[in-house]
Amino acid sequence: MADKIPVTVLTGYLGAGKTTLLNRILTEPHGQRFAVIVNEFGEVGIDNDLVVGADEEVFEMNNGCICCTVRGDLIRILDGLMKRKGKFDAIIVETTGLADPAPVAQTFFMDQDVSDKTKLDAVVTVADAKWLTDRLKDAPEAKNQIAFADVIILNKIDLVSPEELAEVEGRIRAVNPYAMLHKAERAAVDISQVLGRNAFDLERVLELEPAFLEDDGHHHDHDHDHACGPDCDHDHHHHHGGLKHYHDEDMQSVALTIDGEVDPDKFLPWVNDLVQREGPNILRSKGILAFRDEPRRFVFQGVHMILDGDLQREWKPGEERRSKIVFIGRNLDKEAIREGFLACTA
Ligand SMILES: Nc1nc2c(ncn2[C@@H]2O[C@H](COP(=O)(O)OP(=O)(O)OP(=O)(O)O)[C@@H](O)[C@H]2O)c(=O)[nH]1
Repeated sequence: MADKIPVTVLTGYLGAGKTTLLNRILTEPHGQRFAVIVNEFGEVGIDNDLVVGADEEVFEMNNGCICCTVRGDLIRILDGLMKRKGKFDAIIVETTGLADPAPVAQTFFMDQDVSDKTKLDAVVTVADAKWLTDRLKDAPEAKNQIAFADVIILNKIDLVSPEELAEVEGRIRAVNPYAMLHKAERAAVDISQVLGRNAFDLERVLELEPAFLEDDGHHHDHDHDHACGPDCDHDHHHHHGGLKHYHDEDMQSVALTIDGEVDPDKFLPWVNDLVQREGPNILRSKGILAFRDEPRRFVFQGVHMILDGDLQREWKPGEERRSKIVFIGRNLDKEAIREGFLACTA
């Protein structure tokens, strides 16, 4: 029992601040070695490139949403990690913003090999103080992420008034009165509040989801294409241990790559204009770009119409200068976005 490796599952809706928190954990002088598993939405890996830290090993899972591929990729990666036990002290799993944390957490109880060697330490949910109130109304994933949390980081408090903060806190407490709650800006929390909590509470989860430990619930209530996108090869009839598995049907991702440079004078006006016009529909945008004649990588990301971008580290020798962008949202005009982006080619 004692030497089971603790696993922290990091969730939170799109753009809430999961990567910000992860980077904080990885850069703080904690003397621990982590293995990090990052699951992304969309076939172009970007989050992995945004995670700092030289020593950590980062494993990407791009072929679908973690809550769907949970019996496959996640177990395989964990099994692989277990074979190299001793090389790290803890595992952190960062899920996509659209993942349902329940089937992810379930893996640590249902799969024998995994549960023999690991223990779920806590489900940590990062919540966006500005947008969570809205998302609790329209995104069932956001609600599940709050409901399943052992620790909640209420992030981006700089963007709201004290009244709004009190409102969103009340909404969180209505869904989950038990979790530890920390308010933060840029996910600045003491990492001892996040890791090594020994907080995952099976009793409480069984109250929430009596079928949590049953493996044949067949309650999976949809079989349509969902947010994992056309490339997700999971079985939509697959059941997740009797848990209702929520996904937003009209959520899509558009991921595009140009095998080369883009012209900043074309790209910047185009992307700014796009998020201004489509901001309400675009939940998340990210990109890493090779600007013409620029030795550094331009990295941008945004939530709705707010974009954040700057020149970061230099392209490494031998690293391919490619430009990739990802948009996640509703009713996105993929073709128009594709044409617009390709027109920015340098
Ligand atoms: N104003 C403000 N911005 C923040 C704060 N924390 C993070 N951000 C910004 O919010 C954006 C999203 O942060 P990320 O950490 O990438 O969010 P995420 O949850 O990993 O996003 P996904 O992986 O796409 O779901 C970035 O542009 C951050 O710089 C905060 O406390 N205040």
